[in-house]
Amino acid sequence: MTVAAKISLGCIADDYTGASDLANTLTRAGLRTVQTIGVPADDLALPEVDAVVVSLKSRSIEANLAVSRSRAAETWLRGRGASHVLFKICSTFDSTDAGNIGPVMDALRADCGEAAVLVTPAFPETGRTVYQGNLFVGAVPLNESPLKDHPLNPMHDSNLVRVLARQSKTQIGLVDLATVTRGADAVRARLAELAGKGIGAAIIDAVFDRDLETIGLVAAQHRLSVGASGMGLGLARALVSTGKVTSTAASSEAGAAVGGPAACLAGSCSQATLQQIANAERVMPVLHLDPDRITTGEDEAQRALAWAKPRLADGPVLIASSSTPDQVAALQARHGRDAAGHAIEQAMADIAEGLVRAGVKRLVVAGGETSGAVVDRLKIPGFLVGAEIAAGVPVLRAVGAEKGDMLLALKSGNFGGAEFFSDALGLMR
Ligand SMILES: Nc1ncnc2c1ncn2[C@@H]1O[C@H](COP(=O)(O)OP(=O)(O)O)[C@@H](O)[C@H]1O
Ligand SMILES: O=C(O)[C@@H](O)C(=O)COP(=O)(O)O
Repeated sequence: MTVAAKISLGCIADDYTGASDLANTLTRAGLRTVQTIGVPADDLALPEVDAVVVSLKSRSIEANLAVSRSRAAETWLRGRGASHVLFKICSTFDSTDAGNIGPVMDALRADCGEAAVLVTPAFPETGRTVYQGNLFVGAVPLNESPLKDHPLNPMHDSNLVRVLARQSKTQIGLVDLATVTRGADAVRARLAELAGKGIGAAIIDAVFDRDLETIGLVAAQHRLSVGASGMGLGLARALVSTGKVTSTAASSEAGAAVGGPAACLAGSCSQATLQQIANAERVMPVLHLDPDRITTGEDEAQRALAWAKPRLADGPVLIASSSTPDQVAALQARHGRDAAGHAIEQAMADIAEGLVRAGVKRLVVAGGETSGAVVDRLKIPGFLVGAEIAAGVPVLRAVGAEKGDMLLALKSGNFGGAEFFSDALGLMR
């Protein structure tokens, strides 16, 4: 990859929607940013940038694989001059007691020799705030939010000091909001105190963007941080305010129209996506896949493509596997959680491949794992960031893709307004 100058910020994202969310935040804060899929090949030509977000699909894989892939990404980023690396996790801390946030953090920390790592999933713009180490999603604690029903990593504990301690080899401390409110020096002092006690990482409270700005000023002087887009916001603002980044991100190339047929795929079963699908039924044809047939090996993808192709000339279509929490639990009881998730993701990838072969140039995908499967199948090596559709979801322009110019939107299941699918297509011309 051609990154002429040294990059100011290196990021490793544990899924593709999370990566585009972060790339969006960094771009809006003024950093010229590119999102790559995996560690880029040497011959991938990309523009000069301030930040690179390497997207991995490592959130729900075995912890040791997540560690080795994250380490490879870190080596690449440090090799391009990144003195700070942000490990981007989900703003709802999606993980299980087996990992992968703790194991990856431990490995990256050991590699760069960081004494104590700051960790926060706070992202106030999307309602994720952290107080006394407890994560809130909107008005409710994480364990009472829809994340308690996530198909792959249901979240049952809102206390992140406890959650991370179950995953990590180091002790986990807390930097509370009172300390953050006193400013960067107070945070530095607290972090030094924790490090002095041998505590290797701390959940840090944040409720407003100004808290993240304070956190960013401290984190930017360290080698490693762990967080969601809010941590990215803090770091980006620190890099700009201290003059380490002087560019202004604005990629007109990322916004240019591509035309051609459009389609949407939904594999997220989140409450927000279920509502968005219901609303889309009013404005575009919607096909609901049969998850049982997919999991038992029937060719639902061919049925979906036969349904979609004749409709594409008339406007966008939406194909969804999404079900309610009760239906998801019943399917998983019949077939197993991982087998069901994997089969459905692969069916979505088959459908995406068929749609692109049929000429689709604009594709909206809802769901992090689903987006990972689709983007991998389409063999897209990277993205430039275009207009913001909703908080955390930009229009993406594929770079270096075999199929040429394409626009995509990769939506985290929980993000976006009620009319997300039409909002997205409205900006993807
Ligand atoms: N009807 C269904 N029943 C069970 N699992 C499903 C169903 N539809 C999709 N899935 C799986 O649920 C997971 C959703 O995760 P993901 O795509 O990351 O969405 P989100 O962004 O909401 O986390 C995927 O593994 C997907 O294949
Ligand atoms: O931080 C976030 O919430 C998102 O960027 C994210 O990672 C979402 O993951 P999925 O819900 O699995 O798409």
